[in-house]
Amino acid sequence: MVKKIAILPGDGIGREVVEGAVEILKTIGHYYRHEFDFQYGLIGGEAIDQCGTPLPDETLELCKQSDAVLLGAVGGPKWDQNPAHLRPEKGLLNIRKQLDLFANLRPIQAHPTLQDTSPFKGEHLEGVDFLIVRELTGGLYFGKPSERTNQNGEEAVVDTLFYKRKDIERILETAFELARKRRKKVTSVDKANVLESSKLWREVAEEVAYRYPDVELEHMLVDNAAMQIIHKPNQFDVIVTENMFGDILSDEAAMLSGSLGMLPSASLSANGLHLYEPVHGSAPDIAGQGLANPIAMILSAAMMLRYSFHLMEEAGAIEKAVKHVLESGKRTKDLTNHPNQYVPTKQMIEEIKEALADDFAILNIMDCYA
Ligand SMILES: NC(=O)c1ccc[n+]([C@@H]2O[C@H](COP(=O)([O-])OP(=O)(O)OC[C@H]3O[C@@H](n4cnc5c(N)ncnc54)[C@H](O)[C@@H]3O)[C@@H](O)[C@H]2O)c1
Ligand SMILES: CC(C)[C@H](C(=O)O)[C@@H](O)C(=O)O
Ligand SMILES: [Mg+2]
Repeated sequence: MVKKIAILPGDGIGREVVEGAVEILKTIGHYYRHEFDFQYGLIGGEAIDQCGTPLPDETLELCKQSDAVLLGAVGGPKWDQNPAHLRPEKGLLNIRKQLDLFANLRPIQAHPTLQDTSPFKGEHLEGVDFLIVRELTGGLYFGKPSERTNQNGEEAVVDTLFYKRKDIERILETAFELARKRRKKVTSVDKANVLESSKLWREVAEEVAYRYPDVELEHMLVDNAAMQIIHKPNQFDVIVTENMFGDILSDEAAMLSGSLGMLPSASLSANGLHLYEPVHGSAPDIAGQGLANPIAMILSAAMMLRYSFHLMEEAGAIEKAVKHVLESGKRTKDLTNHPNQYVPTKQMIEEIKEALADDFAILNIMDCYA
């Protein structure tokens, strides 16, 4: 059956890395005989320029009629001074809300071969393999509309951190389900010593944990969690947390994997239509120069094969090809400290395609002798 994939490249390096993911998916389709139908849509700054809105109705419709969505990144200095409703990031927040993509999975794995650019070395990275489960459709990002006011002649602002109990419950359940398939430990990260929302979060975490007696629950305050991720990263299995804490902690944790350009993500809904995007943004500082690392986007495509299409072997083949290329010493600029020893984005994509072809050929030979 044809699998319909909505492709939303967005802005900056989003466009460069999305092309990499599409190339890799075409290669997978070729070897494993799957038909992928790629339909392109506008989002972010480009959509503002062409349609006057960061999330056109046609894009939303395209996504709803697809089996999965791949998104590059949005944003850039060109639109930084726009009013809030005409910011590229608004398109991203809207698509998450409209498709009810409440569970954002951000897997953190250390690659011992990538120590060049990581501040962490050797045994510090051993066994580092955890999953950040970030709530994605609530919290400060979606509270009452932000407000600039005037209090007794002084400029003032309000942002509101808002959660309903059922929204906290469903993200915690998701985390416990995922932990059950992993090492059975959930670290719930909050700021319960200050925030009312975190107090409710903690209560709900305890209630949900009661239903998962085989999974260990620990609570950790977010400031301590930020330190522990650096101090002893292999203590974590599943970290579950609210929207903004998850945003910040995942960029921090990205450095355990060598670069922000390595970190993929899956944004899951309850209705089966999921979106996949790298954790990084549009990186205006390197856009258009062939310096973007396409691996986060390509690994996001692998997550799509796994979570949306249940193509486990194919997803594994992509992850293995990426590993082989890294082991062979090929690096994009973010992954090396040697100023002249790196490959441009397009070549990295070619290397991964070649590694896929090689691995597939070996599999075929083994099949012949089986
Ligand atoms: N999901 C998204 O679309 C998303 C996520 C984060 C930021 N943004 C937007 O992107 C714009 C830039 O934000 P920022 O600079 O704070 O964050 P960013 O993630 O775009 O970049 C942060 C730093 O990491 C580097 N980097 C990021 N991805 C890389 C990759 N694949 N390969 C190599 N280096 C990479 C960049 O060059 C930059 O130095 C802003 O408009 C922001 O709102 C969008
Ligand atoms: C661009 C921004 C709104 C977004 C977020 O904070 O969710 C980004 O940082 C991310 O991590 O996807
Ligand atoms: Mg972020």
